[in-house]
Amino acid sequence: MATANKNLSEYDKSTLPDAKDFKVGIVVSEWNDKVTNGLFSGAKEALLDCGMSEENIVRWDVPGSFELIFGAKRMIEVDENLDAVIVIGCVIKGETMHFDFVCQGVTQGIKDLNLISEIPVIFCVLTDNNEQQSLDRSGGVHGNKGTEAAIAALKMIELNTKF
Ligand SMILES: Nc1c(NC[C@H](O)[C@H](O)[C@H](O)CO)[nH]c(=O)[nH]c1=O
Ligand SMILES: CC(=O)[C@@H](O)COP(=O)(O)O
Repeated sequence: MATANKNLSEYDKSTLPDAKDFKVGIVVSEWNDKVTNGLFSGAKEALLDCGMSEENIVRWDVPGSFELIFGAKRMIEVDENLDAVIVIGCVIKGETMHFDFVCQGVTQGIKDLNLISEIPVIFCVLTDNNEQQSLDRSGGVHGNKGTEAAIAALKMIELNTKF
């Protein structure tokens, strides 16, 4: 199902755990910061709506999406009380192949982090053809992928604490 057929901001609180005792780190890329700050707002609002306390939402900023990998790895190393990390970025296609390599690099890097980490690392990185697509997915017509990422984080924390 494409995003066009699913609003990214929709969720059913009754299906989610109470987040009052959870702690989540959010690493935010500064590239396309109008979009990444919109994604962060969506994620934060959803986490607060599900009961998380504001002091348990830790934000770090990094220069670009490629640095999300090291930022998430380092955040996990320095804060053993985190239950999940969300990485937020926005990669928009330009004139060259750099878009392809950044997207692939970040995707593979976050995938690798999930293989070695004890907590889930949620992939909230837009990889769009133009800025309008990014605006549409960070609080626009298609909702907010940051909200979707927060919900995914809560569901994965619940799964991870079952075993
Ligand atoms: N073009 C975009 C970038 N490029 C920068 C890289 O992410 C990285 O910071 C640089 O290569 C230094 O390592 N980053 C984005 O997040 N979005 C873009 O559209
Ligand atoms: C994803 C990028 O790095 C890209 O936006 C940079 O633009 P360009 O390919 O025109 O250098």
